[in-house]
Amino acid sequence: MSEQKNDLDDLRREIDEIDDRLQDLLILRTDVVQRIAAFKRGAGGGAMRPEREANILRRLIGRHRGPFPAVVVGRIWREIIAALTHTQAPFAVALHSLHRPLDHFDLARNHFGASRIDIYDTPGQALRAIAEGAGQVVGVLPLPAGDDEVWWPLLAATDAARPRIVARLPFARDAQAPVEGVVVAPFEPGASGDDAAYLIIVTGDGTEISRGRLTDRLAAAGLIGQCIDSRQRGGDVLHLFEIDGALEDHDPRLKTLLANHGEEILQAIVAGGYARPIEVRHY
Ligand SMILES: O=C(O)C(=O)C[C@]1(C(=O)O)C=C[C@@H](O)C=C1
Repeated sequence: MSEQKNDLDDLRREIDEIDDRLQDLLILRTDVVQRIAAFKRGAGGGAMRPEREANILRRLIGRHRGPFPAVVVGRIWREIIAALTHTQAPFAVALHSLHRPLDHFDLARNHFGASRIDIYDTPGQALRAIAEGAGQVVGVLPLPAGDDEVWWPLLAATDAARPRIVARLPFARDAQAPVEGVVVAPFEPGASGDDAAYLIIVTGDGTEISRGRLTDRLAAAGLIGQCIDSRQRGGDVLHLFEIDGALEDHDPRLKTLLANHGEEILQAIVAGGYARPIEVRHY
């Protein structure tokens, strides 16, 4: 009995040592992030880099082994990354979801850890908070063109600081994830190497053009994707396309598209994009 007790005490001492090491490593990681922050301040741009965050999780979940659940590895690193983003530049999360507010709240909490989450009654209010938040507000909204309200036409602005989609949630997704959503932020997302982009194509009232023809026009310009929703806005029609790969505002393919089809296509507005999520098994 007392031998067993000794074994148990030894094992718990071992756990304490491991916990100390984990915590020391967290402190060390925090120091390195402060050095990264100094670099980034010199180069301009904000603290949050969704494409880098995606690749950290892809790499760690890819190398994971043993009975500790990979989905929890994802949650732990999300907490670490969110906390270390706050150490560089504090931010709040503007959340809006009409139909599944609790599920979307979970998405926001799981992705942004202990961040403050403010709930907005309408998507317009959430987007305004992001646009007017001086880089200190990001949003979580339902997937554009999902079952929730139609809010994506609000992304059809053109100023450089406009809110855009920068990530898709949950990033490390298990089969039990009840909803998906997106992160909206006032900066252009970078490319992670495995991405999709949202592109809003504006056509004029008088121009009758089918989604199929539009999809072909885009493909001819090198933009491969599909139209996932279309909405009337005043005299115009807005079409939301999901495109393979990352897309920047100044992508030459957009110039080609407008040069070849300027009569039919009035505007091509990049509404952001996301690193493609990865699948993980639940417990
Ligand atoms: O690599 C960076 O740019 C960091 O700021 C570090 C870090 C991280 O914790 O690893 C934190 C925030 C960024 O969104 C991405 C990654």
